[in-house]
Amino acid sequence: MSELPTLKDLHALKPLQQPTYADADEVADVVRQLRRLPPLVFAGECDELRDKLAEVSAGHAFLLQGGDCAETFAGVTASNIQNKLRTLLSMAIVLTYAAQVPVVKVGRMAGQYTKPRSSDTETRGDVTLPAYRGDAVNGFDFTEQARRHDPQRLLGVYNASSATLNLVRAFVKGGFADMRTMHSWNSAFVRNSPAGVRYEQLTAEIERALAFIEACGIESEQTRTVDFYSSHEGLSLEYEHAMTRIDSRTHRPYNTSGHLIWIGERTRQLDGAHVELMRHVSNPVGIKLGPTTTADTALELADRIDPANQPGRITFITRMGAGKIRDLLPDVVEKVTASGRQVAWVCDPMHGNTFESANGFKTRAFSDVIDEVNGFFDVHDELGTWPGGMHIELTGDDVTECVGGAQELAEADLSSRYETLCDPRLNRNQSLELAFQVAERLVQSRNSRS
Ligand SMILES: O=C[C@H](O)[C@H](O)COP(=O)(O)O
Ligand SMILES: C=C(OP(=O)(O)O)C(=O)O
Ligand SMILES: [Mn+2]
Repeated sequence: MSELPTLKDLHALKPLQQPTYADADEVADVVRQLRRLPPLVFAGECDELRDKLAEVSAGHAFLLQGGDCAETFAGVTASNIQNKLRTLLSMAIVLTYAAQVPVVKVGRMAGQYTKPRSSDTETRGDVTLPAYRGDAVNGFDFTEQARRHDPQRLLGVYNASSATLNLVRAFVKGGFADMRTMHSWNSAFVRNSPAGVRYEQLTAEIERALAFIEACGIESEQTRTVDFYSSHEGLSLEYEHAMTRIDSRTHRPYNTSGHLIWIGERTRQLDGAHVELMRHVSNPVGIKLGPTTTADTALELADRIDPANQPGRITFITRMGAGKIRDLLPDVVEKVTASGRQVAWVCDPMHGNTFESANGFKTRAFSDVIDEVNGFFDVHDELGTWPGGMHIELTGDDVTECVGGAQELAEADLSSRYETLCDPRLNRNQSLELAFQVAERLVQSRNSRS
């Protein structure tokens, strides 16, 4: 692996989806400040996650990765973080119990503040302003002042990520994730829904089994804490580069802003700056693969980012769209598998299924999400490869952003609690419902392999 490129080297590659900062000296000063700040995660933790993802790629574990499309600074509150974590942990329980495979839990949390956009600008009426690019770059308010690209916000990302991760670490190791309390992870608004009722039954069953195990005097430390990892799209070159440090154990660069960093669909050019940076860091790397991806592109990306074919290094997150996945995914999976590569295959059933509702909301249909998930399982079952995980935009709250699901959210309902600043997320109910559906497919896949 050649030396870590400098920020200047990366900018020479003409990176896409970057902010346009007015004052280069101010940016350099922020980057200097970031470089001095302590790491948010440790290299050893990234290695641990890579080992777990190696298990995913070998077909022995399943990845659950989820959280907001765009975290916000205002969203760094105890209840918001707790609700998201509870949703993810509940989903993981459903998946683990049904499929009887370990579930690797990764949040789109503690760093997901930078957004690629289809357009650089947004127009409302006769006013056109820079598009919102995530709290890392500018503010959501539709004013010139808020939409200015402000490098100081990168320090805000560090602080918000640090506060989030601190609470997450306390929650998952300090008793909150104790399986004996999983009953209470179901919140009032979920409890009476069909998925909520199923969850109650399932947790009652597990709790009885745990009580039995305890009564037998069997130690169950593993049931009291959870391993939870952070992830985000590594889009801001300034931030990601400044947070990349040389690990004193291995003398290799690690991006210490999150455990897993992924490269987005819009910035995965083979000779682009994002691939160039990520190929030099030792974290596990996710790569989004949209509907234009050919098998050759996937293979070239894998060769560039993971020349050593290290298990757990690469997670391919496919987001083809419900109507396309059955046609497009087989060739990619088949050729990558035939090349001898072992990668984790993960389904993002969100980003290929976005549309605008008749009443003007960016939304997704729960039925499309389920359809893409089913297509993903169909393809892998057919090829005999392992459907390794799910990548979901979700929230722990009772929002109305995606239509459908057991509550039959209609387009007319979207306006009541549409809170996302970017893409529509599954709400708590829809997330749990999805987990039950995925669990059923996972059982089938596991059975068909054994
Ligand atoms: O989260 C993903 C992208 O940022 C988002 O889908 C792009 O959305 P846009 O088309 O509204 O810019
Ligand atoms: C921007 C995103 O996805 P993609 O790169 O797949 O479009 C995202 O995950 O929010
Ligand atoms: Mn998104």
